[in-house]
Amino acid sequence: MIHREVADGLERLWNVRVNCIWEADESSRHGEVYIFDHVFKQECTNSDVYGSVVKPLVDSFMEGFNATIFAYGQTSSGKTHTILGNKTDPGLFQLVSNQLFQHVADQVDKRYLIRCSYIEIYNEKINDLLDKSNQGLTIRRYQRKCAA
Ligand SMILES: Nc1ncnc2c1ncn2[C@@H]1O[C@H](COP(=O)(O)OP(=O)(O)OP(=O)(O)O)[C@@H](O)[C@H]1O
Repeated sequence: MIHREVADGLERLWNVRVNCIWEADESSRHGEVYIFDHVFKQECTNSDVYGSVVKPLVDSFMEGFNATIFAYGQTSSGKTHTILGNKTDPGLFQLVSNQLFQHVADQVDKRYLIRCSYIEIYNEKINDLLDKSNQGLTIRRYQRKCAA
């Protein structure tokens, strides 16, 4: 399936496969194929992103490995959408929290201490967002549920 991109009035058509993209228009593509770990088509949801690349990371995190998930990209590229999401398409923040706290709830013979911080680097400034967003409230609600 070919995907359409319009930027600065220019239309570009892209072929998208599991881990690569290349321009459909032979005359403008100069043979480049861009290869990534994974490429998500525009109809993919945050849940698709989570299932393919994030859930396995959280699984290994729960086994003691370090893991990092971060969104990086130009303005309006979808970082906030991917990390925070919305009611109909919850973001990675919500999906990872669900998995993390479900794991804790399933381990009846173990005690966990979970500390959470939530920062954004924007225009080279670090913003602590935990107390300023609904997502922070979500985390605190989970903490209360687990403590009960
Ligand atoms: N995968 C997606 N599906 C549907 N809408 C999306 C998707 N990604 C981004 N959008 C929409 O595109 C717009 C810009 O996305 P978003 O605010 O997430 O970008 P951003 O990278 O966080 O931008 P900024 O750096 O300016 O904060 C928003 O209206 C968002 O809802």
